[in-house]
Amino acid sequence: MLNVHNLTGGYQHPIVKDVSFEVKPGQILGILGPNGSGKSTLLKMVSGLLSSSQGTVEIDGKPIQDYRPKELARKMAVLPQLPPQSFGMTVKEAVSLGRYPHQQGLFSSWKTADEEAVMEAMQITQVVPYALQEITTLSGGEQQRVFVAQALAQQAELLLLDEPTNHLDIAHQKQLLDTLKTHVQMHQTAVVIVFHDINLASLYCDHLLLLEKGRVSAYGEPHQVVDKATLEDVYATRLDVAPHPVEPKPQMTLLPEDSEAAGSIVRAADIQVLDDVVLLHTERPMRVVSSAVLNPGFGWYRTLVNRQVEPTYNVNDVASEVKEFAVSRGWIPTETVMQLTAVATRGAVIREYEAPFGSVVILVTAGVGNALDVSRAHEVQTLPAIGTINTWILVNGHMSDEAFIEAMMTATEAKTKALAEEQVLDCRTQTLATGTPTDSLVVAATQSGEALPYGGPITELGKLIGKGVVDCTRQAIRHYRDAQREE
Ligand SMILES: Nc1ncnc2c1ncn2[C@@H]1O[C@H](COP(=O)(O)OP(=O)(O)OP(=O)(O)O)[C@@H](O)[C@H]1O
Repeated sequence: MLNVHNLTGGYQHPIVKDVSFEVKPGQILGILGPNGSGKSTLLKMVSGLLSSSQGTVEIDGKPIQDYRPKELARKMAVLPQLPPQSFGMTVKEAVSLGRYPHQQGLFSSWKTADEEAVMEAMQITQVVPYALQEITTLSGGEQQRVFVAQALAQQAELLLLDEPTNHLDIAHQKQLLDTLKTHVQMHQTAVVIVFHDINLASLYCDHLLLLEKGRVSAYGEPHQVVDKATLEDVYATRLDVAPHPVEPKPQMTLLPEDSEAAGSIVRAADIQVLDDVVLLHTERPMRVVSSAVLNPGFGWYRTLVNRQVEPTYNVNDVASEVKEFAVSRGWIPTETVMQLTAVATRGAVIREYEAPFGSVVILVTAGVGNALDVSRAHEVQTLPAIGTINTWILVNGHMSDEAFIEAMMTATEAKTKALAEEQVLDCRTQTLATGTPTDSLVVAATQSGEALPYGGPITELGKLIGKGVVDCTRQAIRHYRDAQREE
């Protein structure tokens, strides 16, 4: 639909240099780049507002300079970075201006189709309530939506939008881009949008073009452009790129310069063993990955809790119950990771292991009344007893994502080894148990000190986890068995 080849041009000096891209019907291209990199200049050249010194801009295979002005306006709608002031005009009148390319004489041939296009555009941008209000009485964000509506009302096959989400709050940014995306797919419109927000662009665009000093630095699908090294280079700032939690689109996060600040060291003595909880509070949040009931997955937390509940604990909404419990104890739920166990917290085994990189603290509470051979779990319909092995691995070091995941694998292998050493059997099959059906693991790191890229048994960290988890789990199983014998 839109083909741009080797476009060069600008003002007294060339600003845009040798830029090529294409946009097919139904696709959105996002243009990104630092301030002054030439995004708006490129959009002006594509729209024909600025002429180029070299290269071509073609719409449907025809150079834009070969289109008559009104014919071009029917093909292409433009939202400039600074829309013209519209003093004395109502919202509906301003949006109706978008129908100008479809009129024979000025407003003399207003048809049902024009009215419908204006109404649809006002609905998409949610400006219907202001239809009869004067534009200048609206807020900046509301005015911006009116100008987007004007461009949409034009019902052109190509939409060029310069920062359409400027001034909009997050809900209106999302609403505008969601509806724009649907509109674009329904009408097979080709769209070029200048963005400052890299994450919004990554979420909503099919392709991205990153400009650096007027030249193309990267061009492709979002995962090809939203790349740590590329963005750090072009924007000259520290940042990181991670996957969006729901969509397969990369998202960028800025890294403040003091993010490497030293954290305090976690010691075994910092863990409090109380009657119903094992508890650790840290001054600085730790990076945690866990299968806990409160705040599982990756996150940053200052309170770790292994909470003892009655063996009959059975609530419908565990997520709400554990949050309420946290609040009742004065812990902030968004800063707390909580595991549950029916095993006595007083039986917790806590040990500290020193290593050249720092140290690791390991905590285990174990109940094996419900021990299970995972290879025979498919044969079991009901769980005859409550029993859980909860493990904490607290690392004084700076772990990578890979190290966290390898640490979880190492800890799981070590737990299974401990059960074998203690000859724990699956009471249903009488085969060696590998765990219980509800085991839970927390790996937490201070993220200060030495970098720990890996956590497998070949590393110092993995070796400590292997030894520590076997030792602590065996001891915790013995505590559990002793307590059972006493009962
Ligand atoms: N009318 C003009 N006359 C001369 N130079 C201009 C004019 N408009 C822009 N420029 C220059 O062109 C360069 C690129 O500007 P442009 O507005 O295209 O950048 P941009 O990437 O859109 O920036 P921003 O992110 O700040 O909106 C800048 O150095 C700017 O000073």
